[in-house]
Amino acid sequence: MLPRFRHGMAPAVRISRRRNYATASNQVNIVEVGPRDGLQNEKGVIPVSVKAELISRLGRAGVQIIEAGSFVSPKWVPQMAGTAEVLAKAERFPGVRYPVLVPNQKGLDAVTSLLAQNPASPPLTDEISIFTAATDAFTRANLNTTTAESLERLAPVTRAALDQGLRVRGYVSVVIACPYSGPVDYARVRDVAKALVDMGCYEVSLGDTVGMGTPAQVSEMLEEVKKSVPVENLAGHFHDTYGTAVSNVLTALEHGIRTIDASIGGLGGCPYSPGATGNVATEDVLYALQGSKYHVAGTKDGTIDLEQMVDIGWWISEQLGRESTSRAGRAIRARRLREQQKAKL
Ligand SMILES: CC(C)(COP(=O)([O-])OP(=O)([O-])OC[C@H]1O[C@@H](n2cnc3c(N)ncnc32)[C@H](O)[C@@H]1OP(=O)([O-])[O-])[C@@H](O)C(=O)NCCC(=O)NCCSC(=O)C[C@@](C)(O)CC(=O)[O-]
Repeated sequence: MLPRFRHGMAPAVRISRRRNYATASNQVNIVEVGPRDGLQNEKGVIPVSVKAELISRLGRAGVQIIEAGSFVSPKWVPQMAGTAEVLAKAERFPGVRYPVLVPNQKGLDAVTSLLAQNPASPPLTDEISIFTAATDAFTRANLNTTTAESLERLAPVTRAALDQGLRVRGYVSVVIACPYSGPVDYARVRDVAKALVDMGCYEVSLGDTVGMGTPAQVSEMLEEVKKSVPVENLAGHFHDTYGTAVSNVLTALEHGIRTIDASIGGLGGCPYSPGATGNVATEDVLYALQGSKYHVAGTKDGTIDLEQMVDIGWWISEQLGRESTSRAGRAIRARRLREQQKAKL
């Protein structure tokens, strides 16, 4: 049995904090997770200046929600150790939000003290993301506890965050398959997602952490979750290990989901999901939605600039000593090179 929560806030406050950002019916919000999910699994040390520059460039390209890092144990995820410095150093843009991942009270305390030390307006961050998983095996690997215990631990953290005016987003990992225990029971995904919403999360991001979900599986999973959680409170988070991530994004949109997590250059992966590749590349989502009934929201002329994102994808990949894995990013760059060569002739 998973615990049930009531966060007991005054209705007026609850409505504003639970606000979902997809206002127009076909407006799609991108949560850019590159600086967090994208970089957390990197082996080499990435300087704070590079992480901050990545966030600044994403802001310049029109990205309006940038997950900036994590306040987790540096023993568990060393790459996220400098998040406070990164947040303080990154260039900030009006209307852009910078959520950070928090696993426990210690993580929230770190956010609270960062905000107290940097009384900027707007604040360095106004949102935390908490996370758990649909299986005990994955939750043990990622949080050193069971799913039910993680929810028990996260409830007071969420209450404390809401009480200090922070928004709280939730993640459920391994919504299709678990690297440790195999196929996942979608009723369990539904119950964990509902527990997070009942706790006070304004949105729950459903993670195909392993990246092996097919559109048919994603569809079946969403049908189950929607029985208990309104689709306005759901987001999609698809890794691209088997090349189905863009299709899964489109499937989620057809189900009414309007917030999609994506990672610049297709960076990333959870350190506790062996063999999984990065998130769906933000460039690939932007390209796939061009000319469709969906409009991607952003701060650059109302959207996100695909050409600029392609440059950022290549820039950060080069910083990491590799090439961008975004299919659209590679194709657009190859097209540009062909055009440059033609212009020289
Ligand atoms: C939750 C714990 C800490 C439990 O880990 P634990 O070892 O049970 O915790 P503990 O309370 O015994 O603490 C161990 C040490 O960590 C310290 N510590 C404890 N908490 C913090 C903190 N917040 N910030 C900094 N330090 C902390 C604590 O002070 C102590 O230090 P020591 O006394 O040994 O020197 C650990 O399991 C952890 O940090 N896990 C995070 C793992 C993680 O970040 N995973 C990746 C993110 S999730 C993800 O990628 C999936 C997602 C969201 O993208 C969606 C998807 O794709 O599915």
